[in-house]
Amino acid sequence: MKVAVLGARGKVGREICAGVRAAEGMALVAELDLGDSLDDLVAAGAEAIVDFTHPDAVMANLAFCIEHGIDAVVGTTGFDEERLATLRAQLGENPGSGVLIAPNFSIGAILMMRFSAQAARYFESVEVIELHHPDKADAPSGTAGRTADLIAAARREAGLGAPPDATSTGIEGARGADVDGIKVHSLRIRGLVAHQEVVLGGSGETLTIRHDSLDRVSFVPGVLLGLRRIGAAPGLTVGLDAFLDLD
Ligand SMILES: NC(=O)C1=CN([C@@H]2O[C@H](COP(=O)(O)OP(=O)(O)OC[C@H]3O[C@@H](n4cnc5c(N)ncnc54)[C@H](OP(=O)(O)O)[C@@H]3O)[C@@H](O)[C@H]2O)C=CC1
Ligand SMILES: O=C(O)C1=N[C@H](C(=O)O)C[C@H](O)C1
Repeated sequence: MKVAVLGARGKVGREICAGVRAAEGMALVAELDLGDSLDDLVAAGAEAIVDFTHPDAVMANLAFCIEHGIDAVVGTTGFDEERLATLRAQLGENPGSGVLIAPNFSIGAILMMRFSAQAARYFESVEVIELHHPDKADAPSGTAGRTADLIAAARREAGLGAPPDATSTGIEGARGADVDGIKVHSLRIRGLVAHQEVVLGGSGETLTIRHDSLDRVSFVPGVLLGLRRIGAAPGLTVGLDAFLDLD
């Protein structure tokens, strides 16, 4: 499989390039970064791309790939329902491509999200704390947004209302961001990579579910799995769970 990496000089892109070079059955045919032309993908004969660029850049990259029948495995964050709808429409007009959007490619983070959704129905309180390096462009993280959505859906299904919170006065922002009714707190700390805690609480007990990406190599196996599976998955896939046998 001929693979190109977009964002190849970035923190994650560098690790993905190394992973693709070492992977059996894959050839790294192009390494693009800011300022390079997307036409290089066609010239290199890329069959699939991996995108770890920037939320402001990724939609144009994907429009080009979909138009040219190139599959895409996307780690870049910033996908809301409006962006996903745009991609579905573009893929509907060009059914030759597959696009996988995954807010987190590490297996530990995927399990952390799943365990959090499983636990959510049993606890009155729940909040999400995500901790990242201070060079991160977006807050809250894509992973935290997805976790909050999954927890909110599980609580709705279980008939739970809003988590209890008597706060009526104080400094704006002190209680974090509201994502689908779930509080999310974003820390930006030099020395960290990517970490998240989900803190749940009920009568006389708490449960904390924590995941730590200590090194960006944690994202590589998931991306390689996505590349191996995307050719047989036309259209839009959200979350690497779709390609994992977790049940
Ligand atoms: N899904 C997942 O598992 C993970 C997702 N991410 C996400 O991936 C994205 C990248 O993260 P990270 O590697 O830390 O960021 P970096 O800033 O280290 O890397 C991004 C790279 O992309 C380059 N770039 C920017 N715009 C373009 C463009 N239009 N075309 C090609 N290259 C471009 C940047 O260049 P320059 O520096 O010159 O601007 C930079 O080299 C973020 O959205 C992050 O949240 C990160 C880790 C895991
Ligand atoms: O920017 C990062 O570093 C990360 N971004 C992704 C996110 O926003 O969830 C995945 C991981 O948390 C690392």
